Amino acid sequence: MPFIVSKTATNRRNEPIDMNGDHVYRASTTAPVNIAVIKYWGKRDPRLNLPTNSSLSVTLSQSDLRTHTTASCSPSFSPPDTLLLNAQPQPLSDARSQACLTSLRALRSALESTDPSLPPLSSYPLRLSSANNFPTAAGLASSAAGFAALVRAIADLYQLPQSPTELSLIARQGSGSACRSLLGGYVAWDQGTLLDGTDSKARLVAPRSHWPEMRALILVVSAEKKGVSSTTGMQTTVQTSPMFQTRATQVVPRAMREMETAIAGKDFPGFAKITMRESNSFHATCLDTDPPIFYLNDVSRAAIKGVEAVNEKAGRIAAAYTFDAGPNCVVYYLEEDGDVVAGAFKTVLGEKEGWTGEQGKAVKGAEGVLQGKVMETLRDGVSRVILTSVGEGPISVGDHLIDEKGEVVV
Ligand SMILES: Nc1ncnc2c1ncn2[C@@H]1O[C@H](COP(=O)(O)OP(=O)(O)OP(=O)(O)O)[C@@H](O)[C@H]1O
Ligand SMILES: C[C@@](O)(CCOP(=O)(O)OP(=O)(O)O)CC(=O)O
Repeated sequence: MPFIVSKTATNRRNEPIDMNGDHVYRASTTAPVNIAVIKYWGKRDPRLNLPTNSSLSVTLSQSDLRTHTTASCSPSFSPPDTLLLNAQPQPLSDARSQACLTSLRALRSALESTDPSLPPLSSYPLRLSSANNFPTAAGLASSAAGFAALVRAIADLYQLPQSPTELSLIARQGSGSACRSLLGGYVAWDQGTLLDGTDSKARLVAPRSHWPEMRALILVVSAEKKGVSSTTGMQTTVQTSPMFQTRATQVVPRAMREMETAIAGKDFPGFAKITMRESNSFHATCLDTDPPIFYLNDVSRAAIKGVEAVNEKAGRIAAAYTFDAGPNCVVYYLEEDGDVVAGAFKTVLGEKEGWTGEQGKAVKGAEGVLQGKVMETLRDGVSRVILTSVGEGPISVGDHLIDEKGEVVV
């Protein structure tokens, strides 16, 4: 089951409105980050957020990285709808947020028209509050977790019967990669062929339980807001990169097939080879864009060399690197290789934040794997590490960021 239904009294169906009519309805969720191993890069329809290729990601554990969102509504709230992100007002008037809110309201309104005893929540202003426990807009997929949480929390508030896959159609309109964060484990986003985008949605490739040993070590190179946003970058690539067509029509479809086979067979070397090749193909396409887009920097390249050194020392492929639209490196490996992979990085980066939790303490250092320039560049350029693993999809929680009076809890 992808999420647990909250048992809070404010989140039950057919709940009567208070006598004074100012009841505050609330629902809260946490949602995960996902890091793609087959990258989404290119839109065939920017308005509906339809991609030029399918993609596939690993959902990461919410024990380490998560967005927590509370959705509330009340007849006592004044319009317009509002969102606080990390306690700062965040616009909701943009087309993407509006697409999500309009779709969710339409589904609630359809429910209300079939059952007049339901309170007319679709007509009440929404008050949303959200918190990311990691840097926003710094290449750590905050938009994915953020829109997944927003959609899931409002769907719970509205008691919508739609499945996570159906809700992924809505989250996709907020941010493409968000559609994959509606599900846990190993998740594909099928590009679809229909013009209205109704077949462009998330699909479960395998649940977390199929291959729970997958681990991720994130080397946070820069927690700064990035230069070229994914949205702008991918549009420039579609318009100007001569390599782009081949990637979208040949390279990625083959990688998708191979990746699904690797995941089904729990074939880590296969998974790792495709992951690294795919990341390189995506960044090559960025470099092939006019003007070129550079997401990787010297520290990213040192991380690639570091992963190569780990694999050479192991005499097999024990680790895979991948980079999104930024310099941060995500290293995938299996639990059994924790000392071989994370240990090599811990020896060099042991002083950085991120090793003090139970997972970090359990890693034994591996001396001498990373040396010379690679070691120095990583030491200078990595600000912190995050140790995490494959995880579950959104979880409904009873811990609200908005109190029963509609006030934001700080
Ligand atoms: N918790 C949230 N709730 C709603 N919207 C959010 C939330 N977190 C982030 N966002 C939205 O996502 C935007 C950041 O998206 P952006 O793609 O620039 O960065 P990122 O997702 O962190 O990086 P990347 O997509 O490269 O991994 C924020 O400016 C905000 O609009
Ligand atoms: C490199 C990527 O992380 C790009 C993510 O792009 P976004 O989902 O952030 O883009 P928009 O749909 O414009 O919001 C690859 C991926 O996650 O698949």
